[in-house]
Amino acid sequence: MQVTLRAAQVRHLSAARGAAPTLASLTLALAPGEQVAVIGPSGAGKTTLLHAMACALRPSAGRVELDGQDPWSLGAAALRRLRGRLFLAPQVPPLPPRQRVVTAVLAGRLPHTGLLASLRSLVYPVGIAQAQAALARFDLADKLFERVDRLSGGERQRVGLARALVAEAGLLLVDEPLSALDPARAGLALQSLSQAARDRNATLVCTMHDVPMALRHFPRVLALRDGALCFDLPAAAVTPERLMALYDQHLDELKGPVPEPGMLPAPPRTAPYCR
Ligand SMILES: Nc1ncnc2c1ncn2[C@@H]1O[C@H](COP(=O)(O)OP(=O)(O)OP(=O)(O)O)[C@@H](O)[C@H]1O
Repeated sequence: MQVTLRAAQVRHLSAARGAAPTLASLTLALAPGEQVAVIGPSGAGKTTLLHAMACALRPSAGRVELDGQDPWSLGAAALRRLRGRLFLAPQVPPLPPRQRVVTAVLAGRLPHTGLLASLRSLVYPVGIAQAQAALARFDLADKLFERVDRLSGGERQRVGLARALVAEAGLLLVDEPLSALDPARAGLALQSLSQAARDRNATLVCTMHDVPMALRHFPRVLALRDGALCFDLPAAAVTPERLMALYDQHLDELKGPVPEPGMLPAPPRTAPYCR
């Protein structure tokens, strides 16, 4: 799916009156099948950007377009169909307690399933082999019939990611997929997501706190700070200097080796910080 932002500005409904917009006039374009990491310090607007792309937050100015369509100009049924073509994986997957893993994974297909078939699948899951294959990609095949409330945090997170693999979506929006995973599982999870997206030519956008991992696994990196796009570069062009400027007062959030601050010019205090 093609994703285009044209000077898109997003304000949260519950934001304080007069507060600056969370996303300030973002312009960018993602081609179908592109794989992109979104990095930036905490509070930069990464999750908000995913929600805007997922048609969960309406821009207060500018436009977000999916495959050339402005979702907010569509009628309710067309908007529902468009939302059914994308998959948003939140940081903490909403898994009802007592639900079986197989049911939780197959819930990823619900937007493409009729109401009756959806209800029936709660009792008689259809597509068990597909769920098992998706779980195997996250080293969880043995948990197929386990209850989700008996899983560890990392296992629950991987169940949420396995959902993305069964969703028939052309746009996968994944919010910080690695927060509860150890390094080996994190690498496996990104490879699986990336391969699944490639297999169906889906566009993949992941917010990432682990910057070295983002640079290793994604060809293109969007960097946000204070709701603005600091840079949009091929991973190979992201230098330690750019990362230092991006994270500036938040260097503790930047994992991996960082150059000595004294070796680099101090970044300017006013926007644009990072260009
Ligand atoms: N529901 C909301 N209502 C009002 N303000 C919000 C809401 N959600 C987020 N914000 C604000 O928007 C800004 C960006 O939040 P967002 O969650 O997009 O950042 P982030 O880069 O994903 O952060 P993190 O890395 O900590 O997850 C923050 O200042 C936050 O306080």
